[in-house]
Amino acid sequence: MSEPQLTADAVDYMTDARPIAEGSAGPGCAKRDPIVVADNVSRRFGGINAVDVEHLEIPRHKITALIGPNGAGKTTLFNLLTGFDTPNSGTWQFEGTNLEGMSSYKVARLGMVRTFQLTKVMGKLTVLENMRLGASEQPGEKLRNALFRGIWGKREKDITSQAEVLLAKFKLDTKRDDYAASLSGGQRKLLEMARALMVSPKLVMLDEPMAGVNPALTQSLLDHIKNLKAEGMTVLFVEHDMQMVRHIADWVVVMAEGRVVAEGPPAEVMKDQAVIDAYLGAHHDVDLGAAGGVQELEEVLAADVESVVGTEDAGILSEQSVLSEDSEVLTVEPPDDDGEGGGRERRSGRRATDSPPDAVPGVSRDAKED
Ligand SMILES: Nc1ncnc2c1ncn2[C@@H]1O[C@H](COP(=O)(O)OP(=O)(O)OP(=O)(O)O)[C@@H](O)[C@H]1O
Repeated sequence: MSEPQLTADAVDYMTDARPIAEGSAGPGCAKRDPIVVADNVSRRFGGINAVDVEHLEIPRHKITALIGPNGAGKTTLFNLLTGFDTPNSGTWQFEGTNLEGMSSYKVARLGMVRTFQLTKVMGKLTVLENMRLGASEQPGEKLRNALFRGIWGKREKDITSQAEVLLAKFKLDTKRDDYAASLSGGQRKLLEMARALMVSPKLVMLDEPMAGVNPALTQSLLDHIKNLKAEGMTVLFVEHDMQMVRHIADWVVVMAEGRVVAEGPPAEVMKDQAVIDAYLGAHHDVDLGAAGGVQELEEVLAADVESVVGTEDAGILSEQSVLSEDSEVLTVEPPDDDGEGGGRERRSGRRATDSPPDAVPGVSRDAKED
């Protein structure tokens, strides 16, 4: 596979200033060119309505951020749309194809792939083997391929060379023969993103791509996400860091208590009262969209010992946030050495002054950078 080049069309994706919504922005608003359309998708866990989305459209060729406080239903919605969970009700289409009841691997083959909050790379496989697993059609998967060695061998080579191109792009080529378990948290995120691209997807869904990523890799991850759009892909990502959302998102969808409570361009959404209510509770006076708004919010919340928004648990704030004294810190144990286990949450009362350098707000929802 050759390195994708920026075409005239691709440049258009980066500069296309046509309106994203058909009419005015707002919860469930129609898009000019939706790639995903969902209707009445709901999922209950016991008495909790984890997801209760009346109507949602994801705009094609754009970067959409899905934000909302902890427990808003973002990950559950990802799971439902990609076939990793089954809703209690609802229908949804990807490029006009109904996905109801479709298994996750078939959804991926259609071109809708996702990554996980806690990465799911296979620690006991090498980096290259992980990449090869991401390929849509494995040699030998079909009997005819197994019978015709020529076809099989050619496909093997194609998959390997496609993997090598992507590994080079994500600067993981020197790690190609290392076990994935030896990678840092950030490198695993990169590997998971690279592996998702093995099926040449049209829609890439990233669940907290920045969580647990060392600041040294943050810029690289941001660039990769922007490149996905430049290459014609649509991106939907869950993120808690508002700075990042403002930096790369074209459109923001806000969830609270399972519902979509606001939608629009980042600067507008962050001034929306429903968003401020969902995130801030009593702190209505701070404008997240204004320059310095987040900074102001950090200061307000740091001074408020009852607020959980300023702790890394709620995660709305960027890394520079200051923990209030005695803030409760949520950490997640790193995955087991096979990369599959771990992820157990552990709460501890920790004073801001005790925090180790890696226990910064906004990076707590995943394994820390090794
Ligand atoms: N498997 C499950 N069993 C029971 N309850 C669940 C399950 N998965 C999610 N929930 C509940 O559903 C609600 C939505 O959870 P979800 O993880 O989707 O929220 P989220 O917005 O992704 O939160 P976060 O930002 O913390 O990841 C929460 O109340 C959560 O406790």
